Amino acid sequence: MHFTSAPDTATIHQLIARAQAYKRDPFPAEAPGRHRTLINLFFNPSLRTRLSTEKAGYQLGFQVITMDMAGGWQLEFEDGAVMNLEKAEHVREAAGVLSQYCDVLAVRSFPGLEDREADYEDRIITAFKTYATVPVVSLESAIRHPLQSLADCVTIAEHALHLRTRPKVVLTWAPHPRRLPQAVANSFAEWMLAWGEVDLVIANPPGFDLAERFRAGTQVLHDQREALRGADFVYAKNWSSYDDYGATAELPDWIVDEDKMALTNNAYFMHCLPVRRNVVVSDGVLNSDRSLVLQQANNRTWAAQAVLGVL
Ligand SMILES: NCCC[C@H](NC(=O)CCC(=O)O)C(=O)O
Ligand SMILES: NC(=O)OP(=O)(O)O
Repeated sequence: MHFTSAPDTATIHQLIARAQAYKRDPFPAEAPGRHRTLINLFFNPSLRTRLSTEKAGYQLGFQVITMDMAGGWQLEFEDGAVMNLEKAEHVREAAGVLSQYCDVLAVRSFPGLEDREADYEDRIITAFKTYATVPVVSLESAIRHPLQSLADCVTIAEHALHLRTRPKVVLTWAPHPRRLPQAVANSFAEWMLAWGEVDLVIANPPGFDLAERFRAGTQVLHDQREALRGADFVYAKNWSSYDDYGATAELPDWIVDEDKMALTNNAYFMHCLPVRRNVVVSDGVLNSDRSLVLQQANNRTWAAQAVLGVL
């Protein structure tokens, strides 16, 4: 059993309930990780995912080993490759070896944002699932970030209790100086839809629609102000274009600021972090008591425990 997308291990309601139980009681008496090893592999930087997953592993009783793959051999992922260039080791051997050292293998690997087909086949996480003989957990793959989305569901559940109607959640594109993956936005849309407890609206500029498979069933608006009207939760995130793959655009007007938040139903503000202040979101919004960014990061630990505890 792997955990790489929304419905992999249990229903979202079950996962949220388990995360909330760990939040109340982080150290289960039965310690599901006892005498087991968790290896975390990072092909890209991380602060939250690395530390919350390590913490979750320790609290469940796992031995935790984290490896920054910048310190390992460069891996080849293509089958049949003639490996006479810089890549020293094939994922077949690497995954096979790692499976003998651990009971759960967690992997972070961002997309290259050059070859859409390769990225959307999610080749790296798929190769680990194919060649590892232990459960594989996504710590953000080319196209999804499921532990983030689970933590986001927990955060919304915790703050939606007072609402009398289904919460309106707006996922809005926001400006950024770099080309970023679509993974966080894809996953967020996927989980909100699968969870079924909120009305999701996606706001993005023309040319930045998410892939059909992730936005299907969701209202997409190209007018940010119209989308934000009456929102209960505003989730900001930049992503590069799917249609003109990996392209970005300079649209500073898409920043989430106090003026935009005034259009909402006194909405909470959410972002997965790290966030560029006064580019993605204004200081005023991020510093306000409606900002949930630290609660989201906190919930990463309980989300990771909910998943690791049953693998
Ligand atoms: N893990 C959460 C987000 C990770 C990544 N963000 C970034 O790379 C931001 C880097 C910067 O701001 O330079 C993303 O968008 O998928
Ligand atoms: N939100 C998140 O995944 O943060 P890191 O990239 O720091 O792990």
